[in-house]
Amino acid sequence: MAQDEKPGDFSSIPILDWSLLSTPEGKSKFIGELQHALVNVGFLYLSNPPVAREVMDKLIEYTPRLFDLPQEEKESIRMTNSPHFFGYTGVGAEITKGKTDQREQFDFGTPYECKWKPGDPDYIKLWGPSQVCLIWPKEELIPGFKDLYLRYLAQVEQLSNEFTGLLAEAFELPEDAFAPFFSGSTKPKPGVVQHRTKIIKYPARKEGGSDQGVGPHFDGGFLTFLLQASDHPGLQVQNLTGEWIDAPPIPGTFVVNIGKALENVTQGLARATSHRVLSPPPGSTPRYSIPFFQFISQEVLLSDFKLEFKPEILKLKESRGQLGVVDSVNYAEYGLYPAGHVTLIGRVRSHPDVGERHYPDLFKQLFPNGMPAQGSAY
Ligand SMILES: O=C(O)CCC(=O)C(=O)O
Ligand SMILES: [Fe+2]
Repeated sequence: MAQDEKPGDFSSIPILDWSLLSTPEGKSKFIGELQHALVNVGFLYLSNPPVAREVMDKLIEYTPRLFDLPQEEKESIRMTNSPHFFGYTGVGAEITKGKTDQREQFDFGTPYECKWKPGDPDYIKLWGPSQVCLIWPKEELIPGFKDLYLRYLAQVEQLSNEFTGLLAEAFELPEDAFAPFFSGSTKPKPGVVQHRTKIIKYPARKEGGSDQGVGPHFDGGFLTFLLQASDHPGLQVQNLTGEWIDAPPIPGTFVVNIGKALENVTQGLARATSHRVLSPPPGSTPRYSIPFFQFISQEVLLSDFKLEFKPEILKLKESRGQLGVVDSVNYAEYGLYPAGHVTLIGRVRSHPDVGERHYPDLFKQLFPNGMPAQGSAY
């Protein structure tokens, strides 16, 4: 790093080795590196993660097969059927920052029973089962996929819970500091919070066509655990000066990044970092990826909680440098509404067709002039 460069002007993404956690010396090294990654970069690679390599590799093998299902089968589980925004979305149906994303995807969630009843706020309806037949492709068309994916999700969920404890250590907070965001439990139990996940295909760019795989954005939730499921580069991360830094796939690793909810509750200490995906070049095979988005309790109003950081920890924010202009839309609503409502706003903006069908009142508020030709989305 040149002398006048700030830590936030990173030019590569740090790699943290989960296996360091098995010894006390290793763990303190990991926690130090984690603190740097959280404050200055907002992204890290996690090597040797506690998710079975065999399960990760099998899921990667399944991925192209999922997109090769007959179009009719994919349409039968399309997202517009689902109040939970689960299911299939074809290329061109999603919008980020007013421009169409060139990606095809299936959205799923960790197992959860919908708790919504008449009179409850709409956002309670956002969480619900993704294991009903309307969402999963037929078993006989892709045998073993659902079972394998659920095993994978259970392991990543466990990892995300353990990671939450490490965050508290990295910020020198009490072990249970993040408990209020997960219904009072330091290590949230499966089924308490619903996490979201997608399987994404980025087709090659057409000659002269758009290369926006997904436009610049912040993730909205707490932490994201991304499995890059092909060997294409394309994911890029924006540093403090606004420069785009490549985050190419590294086999056997997760890319972990910070969402706006975590940034908000840490008073900006943990950086949510703007990122995007460029489509593969014309003629190339598609790029695939599988993000897991960790969420927090729907009822939590983030402005009600103030974590008490030591002054020397808060100072880390000053030394990283000033946040420059980024290309992503912000999540300013976290100060105003419960977290679940903020997520719902983001979902309706990204998928206005699903919003119009299942959340007509909110749709009208967000799009008073009706369905956007090209909406303003997250
Ligand atoms: O596909 C990727 O590598 C990243 C996807 C992403 O950033 C997202 O869906 O939020
Ligand atoms: Fe993202």
